Parts: sequence; C-alpha cells; structure tokens
Amino acid sequence: MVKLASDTPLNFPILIGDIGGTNARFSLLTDAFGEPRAFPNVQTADFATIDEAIQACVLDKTSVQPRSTILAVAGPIRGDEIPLTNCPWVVRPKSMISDLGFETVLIVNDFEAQALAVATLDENSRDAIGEKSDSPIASRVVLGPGTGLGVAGLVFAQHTWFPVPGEGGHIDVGPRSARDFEVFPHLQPIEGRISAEQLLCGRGIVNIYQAVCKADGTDAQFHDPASITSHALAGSDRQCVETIDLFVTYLGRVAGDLALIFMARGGVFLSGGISQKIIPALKSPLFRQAFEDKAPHSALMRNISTFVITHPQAALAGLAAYARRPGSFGLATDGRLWSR
Ligand SMILES: Nc1ncnc2c1ncn2[C@@H]1O[C@H](COP(=O)(O)OP(=O)(O)OP(=O)(O)O)[C@@H](O)[C@H]1O
Repeated sequence: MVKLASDTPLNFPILIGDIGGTNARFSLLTDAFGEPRAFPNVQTADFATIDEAIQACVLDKTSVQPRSTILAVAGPIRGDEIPLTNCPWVVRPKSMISDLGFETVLIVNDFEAQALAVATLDENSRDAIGEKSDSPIASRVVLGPGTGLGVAGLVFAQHTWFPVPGEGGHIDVGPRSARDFEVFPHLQPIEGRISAEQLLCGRGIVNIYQAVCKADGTDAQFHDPASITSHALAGSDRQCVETIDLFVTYLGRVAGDLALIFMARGGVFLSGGISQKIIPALKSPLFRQAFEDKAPHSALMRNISTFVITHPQAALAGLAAYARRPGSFGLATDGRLWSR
C-alpha cells in the first residue's frame, strides 16, 4: 500500500524550505495555527552544504529547535543522497537527523510544492490573464518558466488534492503558423527535437531570439533573457518584441495542451520568475488566443481560467498549507520520508 505523509505525523515545530538552483528560502512553523516565521533568502553559492546553510541561517537565529523538516528540491528524489539540479548541494536526510536534530525529514519535488500552493493560494496571490478569473475546486495545472520549465498537475478527487509531479516540461512543441515554419529551423534543438523547455525558460528566450534574428538575416544584439524581455516590453527592438510575442504564444499553446491533458477546469497557473516579469506581455491577446486555439475543444478552453502566481514565496506557502493539514493532500511519501 502506498504510504501517505498523513500516516506518519510530522511533529511541530516544522522547518519548511524551498531549495532552488540559486536561492534557498526557509520558514518555521511553530504550530498548525500561527503564521510561519520567515528567514532571509539564502544564496546557495554562499554555503558549501545545505546543512551549513540551515545551521547558520535558521538554527543559529532562533531558540526554537524544529522537530521536522519538509524540503522542496529541484531534482529526482531517489535514495539517501539527493543531488540538486543546477546546484552542487547534496541533501542527506540521515545526516540532517543525526547532525541537525530533526526527528523526521520529508523531501518533495519543487513543482509538487508549487502544486500544493496552487491548491491553497487565494485571489490576492494571483493575477488573472484573460477575462475569466474564477478557479473552481477542480483539477489544476501549474507550469513555471525559470531556469528550466517545471510542470505539475493537481488532481482533485475524494475531497483531496493530489499533486502530480512529472516531466511535462520536456514534451515536444511543433511549428504551427507560417512564421513558426520560418523560425523553427533556426532553433537550437536537444538531440534533434524542440522540447517545450528549449523554448520556455530563460535559455529558451535567447534560443527564440537568436532564431528570429537568423530568420530575419540580422545579427543578434542581446545575449541574456532579461535584456530581451526589457527591450520587448519597452517596444525598443523589433526582434525582441517578436521573441516575447512568440514566447507567450508557445507558453499559451503548451499551457492549453496541459489543461486538456488534466481537464484542468480549476485553472492553469503560471509560476517561476519569468512569468511575474512579463505580465504585460502575457495580458496581450496572444497568450489566451493560443491557449484557447484547441479545436474541437475551444469552447471548453474559453471556460478555463489562467493566472500568474504573484505570491513571492508560493512554494513555501504550499508547503506550510500541507504541514498544517497533511490529511487534505494525497502526497505519497514512499522513499521520501526519513525518521529517527
Ligand atoms: N527580466 C527577466 N526576463 C526574462 N528572464 C529573466 C529575467 N530575469 C531573469 N530571467 C531568467 O530567469 C531564469 C531564472 O528564473 P527563476 O528566477 O524562476 O529561477 P529558478 O530556477 O526558480 O530559481 P531558483 O532555482 O533559484 O529557485 C534565468 O534563466 C534568468 O536568466
């Protein structure tokens, strides 16, 4: 039988952490009712190990000794040594128990934490894209363009939210419009194919921009995603403007496909650092047009809301909601829960 975390109580105080490639964020929940105590963001590059970061940035700053910890990490969770993607830290739950004093350590996937957030964030933590802005209690999808493209589903069944982490960022994306057929031959493929993550992340913005420049026969002027988006939003460079138009179109297309797969009547949520930085571009008609352009199901798609998550620490908020009410979520913990 699959084990759920609600079968094994996580005792308070609980340290929750969202460990990204560049930043690690921590907060402490002393009980199920109070607000979490936040700690300043930690740059992963400033500490050799995650244990040192937790000791220096959390445990040394409070007299409260957390009994449990729930950490969301980017990377596959297998075995007792969990290396992180895009960061040299290795999470070793057994040494966290012996050296940092935890009784229980639960490790989850970073997009699983985003999915938990999507189950619980209210309307103050999101910005609607398009006219429809309700979010019924029904299956949802979260996708986040950042260093890569993370994707998770969130299925609602039997009064319980089930996060479904996967590798949906690696689905194929094909050309559709006449312009796509001009641009696609110039995109940098991965082993011969164009996956969503080749387009929909920081590196993907540069990939699209370089392909647009090649299709136009001009030299690329910009080499980092932030310069391309800022010139696009200012309308100061034609190729940058087209790059972000294509980016939001492809994001709408992929978001629509994922909504179809999960029948996400509860909405599609965009997370990740990039979405928050390009909200004006996402609110142009292109995103919703691509999202809804799913014949024979366009009418269905028009009824699905899309949002940008604006909460600055959504993953931590999701983990805190879970820590308070683990029984409301179907989070399988086989191979991911360590106890003293
Ligand atoms: N203004 C911007 N416009 C577009 N892309 C940007 C902008 N600023 C940063 N980026 C790109 O966003 C990506 C980082 O995204 P994000 O901040 O979501 O990272 P992340 O992977 O969630 O971070 P972490 O792993 O530290 O949690 C990088 O590729 C970066 O180049």
